[in-house]
Amino acid sequence: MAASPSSTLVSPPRVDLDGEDTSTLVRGTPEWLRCAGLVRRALEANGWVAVGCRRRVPPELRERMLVAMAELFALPRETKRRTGAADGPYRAYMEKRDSAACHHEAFGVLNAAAGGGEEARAFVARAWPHGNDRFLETLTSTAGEMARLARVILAMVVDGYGLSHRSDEIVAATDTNFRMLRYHNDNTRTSSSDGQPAVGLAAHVDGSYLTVLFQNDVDGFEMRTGDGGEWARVHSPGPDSLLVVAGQPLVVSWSNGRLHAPVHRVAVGGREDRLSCGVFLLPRRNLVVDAPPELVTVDAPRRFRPFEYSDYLRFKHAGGNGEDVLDRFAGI
Ligand SMILES: O=C(O)CCC(=O)C(=O)O
Ligand SMILES: [Fe+2]
Repeated sequence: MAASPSSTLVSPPRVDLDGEDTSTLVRGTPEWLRCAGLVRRALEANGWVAVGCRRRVPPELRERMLVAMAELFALPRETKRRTGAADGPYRAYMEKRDSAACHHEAFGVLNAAAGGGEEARAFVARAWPHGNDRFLETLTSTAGEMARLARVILAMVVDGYGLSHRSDEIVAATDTNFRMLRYHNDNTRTSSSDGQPAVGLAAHVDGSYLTVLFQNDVDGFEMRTGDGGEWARVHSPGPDSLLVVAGQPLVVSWSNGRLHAPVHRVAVGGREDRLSCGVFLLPRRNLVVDAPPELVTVDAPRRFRPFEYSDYLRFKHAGGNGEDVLDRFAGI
């Protein structure tokens, strides 16, 4: 039987990070620790969670970012290609077709909002040589707020394992890649003529510590569930929440295999493009990714050998998008 687009709908568990209690995001308060526990448990169970963060990333800012992205993707192809800096995958512009029916394009800006937004400014200057202040402001605000949030969530995970004394050092040794994606279904159907789902981004696990995402109103994010490898379509967490997905370095280092990095993909049907953007929170390139002694016990022996993050990336980019990449690369 031909594969059909996934009909099962799943919703991520939700943790509200800007509820009534303003101490939610103050390190070490009971509310912080409560949220840290919820985030940790959600990432252990399924590797994903929706976080409510309307105050930090308000719907109005998201809307502006989506409009800005539409403007960026509408630039001529030659211009878009010019936006890529030549030093590695995180700053490249790429176009890719992972199935017959759908292709995607992606831009990456490394540490977009850091140090006064230097990288964002350089990116915008390559895209619009005469400048585009509105785009620049939207990019730095969105990437900056999402990067802050991603670091809050990483600190929560670390604190959630009782390692609060290490979280500042861990969070400081991270970079961010802000990615903007557009998926275009060339057939405007959910599946192509051979019955295969219109996969715009093939099944993969993330190589970040964690990824924080939002999208326009075109759904398409799918999670692989169960042992049989069935796909389930993720119900968009809505304008007040961002989707957080755990990646493999987090599984290794800050949980010693307790967390789960889920396999996911994007499949898009219909006429309208899917736009999404996200912050990929990355260990610094030369960081040694390893489980701390506190998480290695007789009952939970070390699961992975230590490795330099850049070596893992090289291995992954050479063809290891599947779930087994980590075990093949560093499993004990
Ligand atoms: O477009 C999306 O919503 C997901 C993108 C994604 O999974 C990725 O870039 O790793
Ligand atoms: Fe992903």
